[in-house]
Amino acid sequence: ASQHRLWPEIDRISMEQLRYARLGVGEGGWQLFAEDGEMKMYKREEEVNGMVVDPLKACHVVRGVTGHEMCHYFFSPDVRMDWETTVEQMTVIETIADDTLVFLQVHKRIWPASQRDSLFWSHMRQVPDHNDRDGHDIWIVCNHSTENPGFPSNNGKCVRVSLTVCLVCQTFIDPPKEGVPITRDDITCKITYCSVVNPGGWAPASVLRAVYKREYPKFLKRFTAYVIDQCKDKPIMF
Ligand SMILES: CCCc1ccc(-c2ccc(S(=O)(=O)CCO)cc2)cc1[C@H]1C[C@H]1c1ccccn1
Repeated sequence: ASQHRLWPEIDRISMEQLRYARLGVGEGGWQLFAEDGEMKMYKREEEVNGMVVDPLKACHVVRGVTGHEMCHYFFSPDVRMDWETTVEQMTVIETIADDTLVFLQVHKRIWPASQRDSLFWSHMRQVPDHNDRDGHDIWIVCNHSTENPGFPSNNGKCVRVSLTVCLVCQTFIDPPKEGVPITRDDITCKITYCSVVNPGGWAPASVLRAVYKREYPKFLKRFTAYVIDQCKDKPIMF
């Protein structure tokens, strides 16, 4: 991937998003808007040219899966439609590398706004995390809007959204007794999911905020439950 024209942007934005995800929610005007067990969802209310672009940051702790597994299923096009219920169509329009793809997605219409589509590169990588006392690696998937002349945004049918999303996962292992193999009961994954979606055109603020409030908690619960279910009878992917 390193010789692709997008690589400098992919590398820069992925690392920027990693730093952004690891900033706490203590400062910067984050307001908690949803809680469900270990899952806490925060948002900031922001508008750009009168359009709601509320940044979202979700923190969650999932037992029994690794960060590599969470990122693998989040990145994989093959299983996307198994957990992503707000997408009508999903196509991989470019394979930059085995860990870097370009997706085109048509999202389900949010009445009364017009239907949206998104075109974004998606990059997965493992980041050695030396400064963490537990010394566990971090896995990240970063999705960021991009353009492709073959898929112009003014295609007449959908309004093209612009988005930046990252899923940052850190694995913690409670080491079992010496010589005892690690099982899924010894594994915990700390997740930070960040997203900023610019609707790309007019959409009523009240409608969008209601959709975000409903859809994001649903999405993260569904996705994490999906990964737990997919992994439970499989060998651990560290
Ligand atoms: C007018 C904007 C519409 C709209 C377009 C797009 C997205 C969206 C795109 C990508 C991703 S992801 O995390 O990269 C997973 C891959 O699909 C999540 C969300 C969200 C919304 C808004 C509707 C909100 C929403 C929130 C959560 C889930 C789905 N939709």
